[in-house]
Amino acid sequence: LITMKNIIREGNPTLRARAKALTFPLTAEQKELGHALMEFLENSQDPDIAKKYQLRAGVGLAAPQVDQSIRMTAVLVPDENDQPLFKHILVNPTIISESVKMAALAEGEGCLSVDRDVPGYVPRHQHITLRWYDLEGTKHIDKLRNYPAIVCQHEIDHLNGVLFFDHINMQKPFVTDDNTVLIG
Ligand SMILES: O=C(O)C[C@@H](Cc1ccccc1)[C@H](O)SCc1ccccc1
Ligand code: NI
Repeated sequence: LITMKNIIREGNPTLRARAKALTFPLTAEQKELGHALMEFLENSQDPDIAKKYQLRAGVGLAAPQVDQSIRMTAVLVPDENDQPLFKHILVNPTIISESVKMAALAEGEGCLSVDRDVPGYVPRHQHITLRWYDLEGTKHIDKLRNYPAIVCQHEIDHLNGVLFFDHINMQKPFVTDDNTVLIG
């Protein structure tokens, strides 16, 4: 069971490393890790379990955040009715195309590995085409936009040693004109 004590924080070099690509077939341990990452997200979004284990809510959790520098992340993005909008364990995810148009969460971003609030809009691509492999090695290609696209960009950043505040530019604040949108 992954809890907050398993999640490494800012300052741990693993968060700034480029994670290693996985080869198939995955080992049993790698598959177990994938399921454990998803289980954390499910637990963190359940008020009773989150309270019991003191979990911060999460819509994504990347393997480097539990000190495993491999290219695997779980994402569990709920819709407004708390139904899963995009729920997958992504292995070797790659953004194969991205829109010129940018978007940002209106409330900014946070991170389970960052124990401080960092204000500011985090500019992300509004639309992405994501290529990823599931735990069995089957290839998937998904076109995402808005919230699920933002979450996947935040998680793939973790596989490349990038943290959300690296994208915040206080000198050039993100403005909503025809080329940008705010979400949420
Ligand atoms: O640290 C993480 O990677 C998990 C983040 C993912 C995230 C994605 C996009 C924008 C912000 C954060 C956590 O989910 S942060 C907590 C959270 C929970 C619900 C909704 C938004 C953010
Ligand atoms: Ni994060």
